[in-house]
Amino acid sequence: MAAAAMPVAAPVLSARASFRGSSKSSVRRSTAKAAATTTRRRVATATTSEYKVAVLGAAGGIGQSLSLLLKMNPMIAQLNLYDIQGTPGVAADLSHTNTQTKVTGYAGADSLADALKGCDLVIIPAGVPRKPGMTRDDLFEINAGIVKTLCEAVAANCPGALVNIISNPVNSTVPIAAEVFKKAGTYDPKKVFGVTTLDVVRSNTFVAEAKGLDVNDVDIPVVGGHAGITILPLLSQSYPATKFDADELEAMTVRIQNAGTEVVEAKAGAGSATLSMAYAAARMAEACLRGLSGEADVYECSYVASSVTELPFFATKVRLGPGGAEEVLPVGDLTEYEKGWLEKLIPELKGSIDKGIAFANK
Ligand SMILES: NC(=O)c1ccc[n+]([C@@H]2O[C@H](COP(=O)([O-])OP(=O)(O)OC[C@H]3O[C@@H](n4cnc5c(N)ncnc54)[C@H](O)[C@@H]3O)[C@@H](O)[C@H]2O)c1
Ligand SMILES: O=C(O)C[C@H](O)C(=O)O
Repeated sequence: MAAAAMPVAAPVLSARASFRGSSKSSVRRSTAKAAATTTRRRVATATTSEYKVAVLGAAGGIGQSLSLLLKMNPMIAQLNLYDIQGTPGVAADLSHTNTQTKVTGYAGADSLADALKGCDLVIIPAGVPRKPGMTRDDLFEINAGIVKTLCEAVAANCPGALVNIISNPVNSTVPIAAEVFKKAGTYDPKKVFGVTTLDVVRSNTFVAEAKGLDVNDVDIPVVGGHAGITILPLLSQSYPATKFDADELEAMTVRIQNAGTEVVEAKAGAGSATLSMAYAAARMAEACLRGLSGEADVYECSYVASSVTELPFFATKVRLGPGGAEEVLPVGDLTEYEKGWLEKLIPELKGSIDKGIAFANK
């Protein structure tokens, strides 16, 4: 008896659809009301695999789950998995999944250049995660050097690639990456992204739960940076419009700011968010590739080079296109409550940015 055909396309496409962030309908609102946008599912438009993507730190907690999700993305023709160890096994395992993406493992510093050559998008989750009691800045000492070295290799081997930086402290590692690329003469501010998508994913989830909304239809812009009080969810710009009394607003804002710590404490020494981060990074990667492919009106919040505030880097919603972050949107109308948080976060974020720049130039 002939074997039944496997229904490959449907599950892959439905998985992809769930990553989708802000779309066309949201952007009309966005133009009308700065960064206030909504999330809408759309039918997948890309049917051909054309992109080459590298994950640096691919054998780690985020790296492995993220690589699985990327292996399911029909836009990715080739997935290169780099780590200091363990990637041949991860690649062999993933290569047995019946999706069209080809996957290759690269282990050890000698293979880094090969892993990067020809890549359109490089995603960096390499580095150590927090343990209970630590701040993200406590990771600086180890992760700053890792990100610097990896970005030097990106500059040498795929200088035109978009770079998605996940390694913490993102508030400092993104400025480090920018300085490395400046020194190499390859810096394009539109191509370096701090991945803050998890803050949006969390905000959408928590607000949908609290207000009994369909989580697929909720969109909360999150601005600032990615650590503690530098994470500023703009609940006044939530879609659909949602009312919070003063206590609810404070509790929701603080929960979103501390959500990473919530996971670190629940994991009790075994690391920080990996699965939700992989999900969020896959969503950001897909948005970057949709932008590269020329799809119109692709938006995500991201920590990028910015002139929205007096700081050189700041997270707001950005429009992704063939050149990367084609447009960095303003924060939009803020309430007095949000203005208060913005005032508090600016000096802290400035300190993290300055620290990253000083490290890269020492
Ligand atoms: N941006 C965010 O929202 C966000 C969310 C969660 C975690 N993170 C950060 O992501 C990073 C990784 O977290 P994780 O849970 O996957 O950690 P992990 O320890 O599970 O994995 C990290 C991986 O990086 C690899 N690595 C270390 N040095 C490397 C180098 N020089 N080159 C290549 N690979 C190297 C390790 O071998 C390991 O496989 C941490 O810094 C964490 O704080 C960021
Ligand atoms: O909290 C962490 O250390 C990891 C990450 O930044 C997160 O927000 O989950």
